[in-house]
Amino acid sequence: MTLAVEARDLWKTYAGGMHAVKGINFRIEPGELVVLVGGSGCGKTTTLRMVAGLERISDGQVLVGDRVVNDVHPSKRGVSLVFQNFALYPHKSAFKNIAFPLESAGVSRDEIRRRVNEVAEMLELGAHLDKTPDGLSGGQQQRVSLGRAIVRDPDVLLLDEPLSNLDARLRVVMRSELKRIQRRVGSTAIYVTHDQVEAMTMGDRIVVMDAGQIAQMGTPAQVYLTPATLYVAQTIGSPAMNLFTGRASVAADKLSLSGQGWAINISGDGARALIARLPGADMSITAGIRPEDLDLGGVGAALGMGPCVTAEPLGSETLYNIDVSGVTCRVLRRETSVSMPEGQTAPVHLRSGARLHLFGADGLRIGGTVLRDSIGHVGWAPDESFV
Ligand SMILES: Nc1ncnc2c1ncn2[C@@H]1O[C@H](COP(=O)(O)OP(=O)(O)OP(=O)(O)O)[C@@H](O)[C@H]1O
Repeated sequence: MTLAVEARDLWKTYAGGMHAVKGINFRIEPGELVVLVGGSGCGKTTTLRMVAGLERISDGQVLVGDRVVNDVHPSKRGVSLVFQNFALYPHKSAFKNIAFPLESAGVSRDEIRRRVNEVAEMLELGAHLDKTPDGLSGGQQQRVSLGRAIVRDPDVLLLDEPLSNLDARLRVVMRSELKRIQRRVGSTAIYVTHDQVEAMTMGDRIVVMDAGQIAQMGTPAQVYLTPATLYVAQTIGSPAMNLFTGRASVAADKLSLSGQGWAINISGDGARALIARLPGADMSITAGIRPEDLDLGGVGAALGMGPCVTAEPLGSETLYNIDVSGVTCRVLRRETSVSMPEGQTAPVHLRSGARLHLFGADGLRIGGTVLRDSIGHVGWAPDESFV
């Protein structure tokens, strides 16, 4: 059976009064894979452990299906956990490791054999069932650990940084494999990671946590295109979004944004939509623009200029770091032949289709606008995609 998981005003206060989780609410739909992401210490693991029943809930409720499980023993919640360090029994074979939860539950030998073989086939471990963990590769060990978690058909699969001990290549392979297996098993899954690429690629939805609270919950596209706070803007996306601090001032139906060494003038529908959301005619703001929305030169709106500090070839793209009056501005260009030498002064422009994100002094999103650049004419349209 596939069940929803809910947190209702969930709190965790550790001894000494440290609030690790501060009244969070979420609902994860049956069969959905939701990723909890955020910086170190933001409360991801604590949240997961409260759902698992490994950490006492200080206040609020956890529901699996329509049952409040606060006082239900971990083994009776229908949840299975996969940790980052695999935690396999070193002297047991892969078969015995996967079979362990079934043996503990008193399942018959024939049934154990049938279930383990079924899971091993799904995880492509059939040829390795007799080996002990030291004879298995990292990816195979992780699959055994996953096999142990899914062999009892859990309603809910909880994964705490399950790929962090694997090398870069294997992580990429296991990302899609894990998602495929979760889909096939049909469990509702909560996946904890600090890796935003994992969050973006694996999550049906993402929960971005910040200091024990939920900064934003949404699809990867929603979180990427309309970050709700500065923290989300900085956490999701690689290379990270450029943030320029300065002031916004309104004159008639035009909006001028400017700070040290940079300025953007916004007019048209995009300006009107933003002005309607601004609390005043002159205020401190932060403007955010993703590196792929910027270019060196070009016909789009100019932002500022400065010397190219470093050029980092990333393969199909090059990341340029331009020093705009002391602020490093990241520009991502998809080019192989034309390159900007380090030290040369470069003008930074917004590309056609660039999204400008505006945040208030409180760090909350005010709104966004999209640059529509048709030959010789720069226009701004409201960015209402997900707002
Ligand atoms: N047993 C504990 N006693 C006291 N404080 C704790 C305990 N466990 C965690 N914390 C604190 O609670 C906060 C949240 O910790 P948690 O492990 O949930 O964060 P996290 O987001 O998973 O971080 P990381 O990515 O570093 O694992 C941190 O400040 C941490 O120091």
